[in-house]
Amino acid sequence: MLEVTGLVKKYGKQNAVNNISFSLAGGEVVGLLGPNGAGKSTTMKCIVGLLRKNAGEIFLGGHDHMTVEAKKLFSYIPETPHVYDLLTVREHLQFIAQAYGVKNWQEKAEALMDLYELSDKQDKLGRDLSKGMRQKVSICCALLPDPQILFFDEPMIGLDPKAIKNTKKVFRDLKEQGKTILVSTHLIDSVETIADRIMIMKDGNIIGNDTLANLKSNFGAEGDSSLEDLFLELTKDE
Ligand SMILES: Nc1ncnc2c1ncn2[C@@H]1O[C@H](COP(=O)(O)OP(=O)(O)OP(=O)(O)O)[C@@H](O)[C@H]1O
Repeated sequence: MLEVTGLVKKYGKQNAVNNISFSLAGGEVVGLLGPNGAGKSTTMKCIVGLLRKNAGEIFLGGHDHMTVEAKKLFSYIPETPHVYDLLTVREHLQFIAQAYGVKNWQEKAEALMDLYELSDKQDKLGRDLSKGMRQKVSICCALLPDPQILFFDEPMIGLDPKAIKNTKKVFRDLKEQGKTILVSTHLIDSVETIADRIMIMKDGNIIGNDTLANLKSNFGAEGDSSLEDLFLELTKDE
């Protein structure tokens, strides 16, 4: 469903992403972990076409990632939510519904606003929303078109505990529906139980990419060690 080959992204002379290759099969849920500055957001932004890559190929569902066919397949939740100042919460959902041709969008939008406790804020303008509310709007907008692939960049940031719990449930539901998900997070426990595979980046490179069980055995971790222990061991500076 996603094929990334030889992806390089430089900012000036600095390599933020250093010739990485990986793929996600349909229905796979992959947790993307890494310390600050590892290159996670840059990788996602290159995949969704927000940043121009310096080298490499990216295919989504067999289509080059910059084609309309590829763009129809995915939603992206950026690490910093962008909302339109002069659209209300409801109008954001209406805009997405019209752009993606979502049928019965009102019903779906009501359910999403209900889940994220936005129903009583549906007439508030984007500019008047708190950071957490913007993040909730961003997640609702991403879920509304029911995409095959979802890219979540730090989705839990700014969310209150109830919304974090709901989002974990959303992940489980999406996985059950066979969606393909790449989620970057520092909240390791939020992906530990649902991720089929964990990908760990450091300094623009992928330093681990396997099931949790295989990562543990490859790196000689103790049987009862957590993903967090493994992550800290793998990413520690020499
Ligand atoms: N717009 C930019 N201009 C220059 N350098 C950048 C820019 N954005 C990111 N970088 C650099 O690229 C590298 C990778 O950053 P990136 O944001 O992809 O990391 P990340 O793994 O998502 O980090 P975090 O966990 O802090 O969000 C870092 O060294 C960062 O300083």
